[in-house]
Amino acid sequence: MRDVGFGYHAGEQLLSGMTLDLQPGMFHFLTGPSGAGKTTFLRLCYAELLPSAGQMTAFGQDIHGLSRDGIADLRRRVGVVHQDTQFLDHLPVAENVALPLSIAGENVDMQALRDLLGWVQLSQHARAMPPQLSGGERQRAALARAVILSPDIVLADEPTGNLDWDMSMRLMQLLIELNKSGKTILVATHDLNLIRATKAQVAARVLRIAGGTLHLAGADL
Ligand SMILES: Nc1ncnc2c1ncn2[C@@H]1O[C@H](COP(=O)(O)OP(=O)(O)OP(=O)(O)O)[C@@H](O)[C@H]1O
Repeated sequence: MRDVGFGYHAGEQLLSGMTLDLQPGMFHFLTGPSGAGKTTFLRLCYAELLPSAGQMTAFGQDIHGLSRDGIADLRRRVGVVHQDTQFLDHLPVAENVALPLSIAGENVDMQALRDLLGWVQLSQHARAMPPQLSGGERQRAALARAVILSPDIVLADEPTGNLDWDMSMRLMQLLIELNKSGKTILVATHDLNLIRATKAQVAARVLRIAGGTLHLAGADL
């Protein structure tokens, strides 16, 4: 993005002058005070919102010039773990996780789905309904759903928000594994301890939104 700005209301800029290249294969954190615009920034990254100023390209293409198919393709390449995990409560966990495949009109490879549920340690809960899951299990199911289409980039919005430390680190471990397998990761969090603990294991770039714009945070975090 080059000099990108965005406002929810005409004439008002919530974010402005944001310039960033998300580095392929890199682990990124996005931090900043509550209400600073972290979720808004992530929504810009998967083209749920379009910038009101500046230039934004994704996978070499200008976001503004993308057709509906182009936007669909972009969203396929970007897996998102939303702040509110948003499951369909009447469908079992396995079907919720597989939903992006069904929406994309693709067949579900049952073995691959089992493997994915095993990876997030939810094999025992495949037939459970989402309301029966703990907070940590919900976040791991949301992560499985975010990666089922094998995206290049994974965005996670406060994925450890309601989790205790052990559960938070367990989730971060999965994100670190994804990063080591080559995926670009961007995690929004206000938890500086989580950032420090992760940086002890993987090289990570820390971005900060404050004062309505994006900064590269100091190396001392
Ligand atoms: N759909 C919307 N319409 C209008 N204003 C909005 C909308 N969504 C968010 N905002 C406002 O934009 C600002 C930034 O919100 P955002 O959710 O991006 O912040 P955040 O940094 O993710 O906050 P938190 O850490 O509390 O989740 C807030 O003042 C919020 O009230």
